[in-house]
Amino acid sequence: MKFSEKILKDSRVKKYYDDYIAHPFIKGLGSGELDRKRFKNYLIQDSLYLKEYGKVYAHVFLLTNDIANLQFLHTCMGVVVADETNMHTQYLKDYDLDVYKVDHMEVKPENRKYLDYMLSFTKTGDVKEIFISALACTLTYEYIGKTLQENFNHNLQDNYYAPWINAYAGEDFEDFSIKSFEFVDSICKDIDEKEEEKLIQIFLKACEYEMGFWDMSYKI
Ligand SMILES: Cc1ncc(C[n+]2csc(CCO)c2C)c(N)n1
Repeated sequence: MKFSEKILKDSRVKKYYDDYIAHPFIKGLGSGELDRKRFKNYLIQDSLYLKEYGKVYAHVFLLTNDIANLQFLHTCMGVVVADETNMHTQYLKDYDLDVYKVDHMEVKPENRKYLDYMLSFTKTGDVKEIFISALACTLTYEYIGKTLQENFNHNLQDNYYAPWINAYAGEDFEDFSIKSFEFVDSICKDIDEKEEEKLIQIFLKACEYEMGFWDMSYKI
């Protein structure tokens, strides 16, 4: 079995996925009833998050030598600083904000800790560790987007959060997730069980930080 399949089949990972769908912030995105103040809080913290998150991919870029993977990592950085950031820019307008105004705002501790966790692996210089620490971000959002689209499809047209949901549930994002998996399988093809478990632990820790991010966003 490919390592990427092992990650998705892991019962500890599935538990996190179930817990995200039950989270009040995520339920509120699906129903459209999430308080806009909480969403604004999320948008600000997430815009700050994206700036640093992009640097995690940049580190992997620096450590990569073959052209196919360099092209993929270039795409990764583009997805963060262009696609994701543009979606935030659209929503930020509703709060009379833009990414430049947000740039100097305070990064909350839960956000900072998650970023520092991912960035800590850039110091070890192990491409597998760095990339796996960033992978929960992509995979959990794909799962959340798709599940919300399935569960709330009947009334998404009137939902303020539909652009958010549709972005992560869409084909472009699915394609990006598949490419992320292919990259993981290419860098992890020769690892033993011990290393697999070490990397799954990193993935799980990032899942925990993702949960912390939802809690932080909900709590204002
Ligand atoms: C806290 C937090 N976690 C995950 C994402 C989702 N996300 C950020 S960049 C990117 C694309 C490349 O991985 C995705 C899916 C987010 N916005 N904020």
